[in-house]
Amino acid sequence: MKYDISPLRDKVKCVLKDKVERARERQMGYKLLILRVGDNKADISYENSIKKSAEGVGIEVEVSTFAELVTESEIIAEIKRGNLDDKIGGILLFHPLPKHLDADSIDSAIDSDKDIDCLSPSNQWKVFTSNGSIYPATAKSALLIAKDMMDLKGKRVLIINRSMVIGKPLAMMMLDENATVTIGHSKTESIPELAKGFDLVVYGTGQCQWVDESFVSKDQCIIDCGIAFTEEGKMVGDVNFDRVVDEVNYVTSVPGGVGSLTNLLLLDNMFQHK
Ligand SMILES: Nc1nc(=O)c2c([nH]1)NC[C@@H]1CN(c3ccc(C(=O)N[C@@H](CCC(=O)O)C(=O)O)cc3)C=[N+]21
Repeated sequence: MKYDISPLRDKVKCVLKDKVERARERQMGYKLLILRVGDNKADISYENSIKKSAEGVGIEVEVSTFAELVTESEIIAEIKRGNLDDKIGGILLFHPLPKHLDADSIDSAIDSDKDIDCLSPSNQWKVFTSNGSIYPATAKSALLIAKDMMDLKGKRVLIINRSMVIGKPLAMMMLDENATVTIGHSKTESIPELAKGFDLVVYGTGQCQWVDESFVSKDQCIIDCGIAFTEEGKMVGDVNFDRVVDEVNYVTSVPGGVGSLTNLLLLDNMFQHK
């Protein structure tokens, strides 16, 4: 059946509103600075939904955009400006970056107190040593949904994504919940047969609706972190939702699933450090 995200989303939104209110009283800076390179569709849809959620809870958003051919030092200069501005409480840099840029040195420039998507090495280190204070928003969204779907203790989880914003941190977070975790990717063989043996499968490749009923088993749950666009420009996930919805325990939709909680959790991370 379809996983209904609205109770969880309402709860997260309610807590967030309260945090914004308290930050306002304490006159703490909580403006969000977004850095976007190029005009990738997934980045832009994330940006738009962040703006909408931010407006709903009274958070101001500033977006700095760069051409695809930007240099590292131009981006780092903008990050440094954000680090020094007391009004700015959080900095989000969209990933992945174009290949010519050294993502590590750019991510490292973000002040760890303003790094709300857990891109800086010190915040990532904390996640990998089970001492996390903030977590990447998409991974956290998937974790909260998973915990709402089941008790993860002892469960077999397959994650088809190996990035530092989803798969790797999510694996660490799920290990902390005592799940048994496997990470797969584009080179993994026989995914349909493999996937059937898991209690939970998290997909996040960004390939258009490639997961159908041949990948699933009856008591399984599926979390779809994929963002792709059809030729008509419609946003879809990795999962062919209509073909699996009646074959599994729970499956999340795109839109209206992981992504619709991600933007709230990203904003929430602004208040997590303090
Ligand atoms: N450092 C980094 N962290 C990310 O988490 C990250 C990123 N870079 N780069 C781009 C992708 C894409 N992404 C989305 C998240 C939410 C929606 C979203 O809010 N979608 C809504 C509605 C969108 C609509 O209907 O237009 C939904 O799924 O219901 C979209 C896309 C995060 N990403």
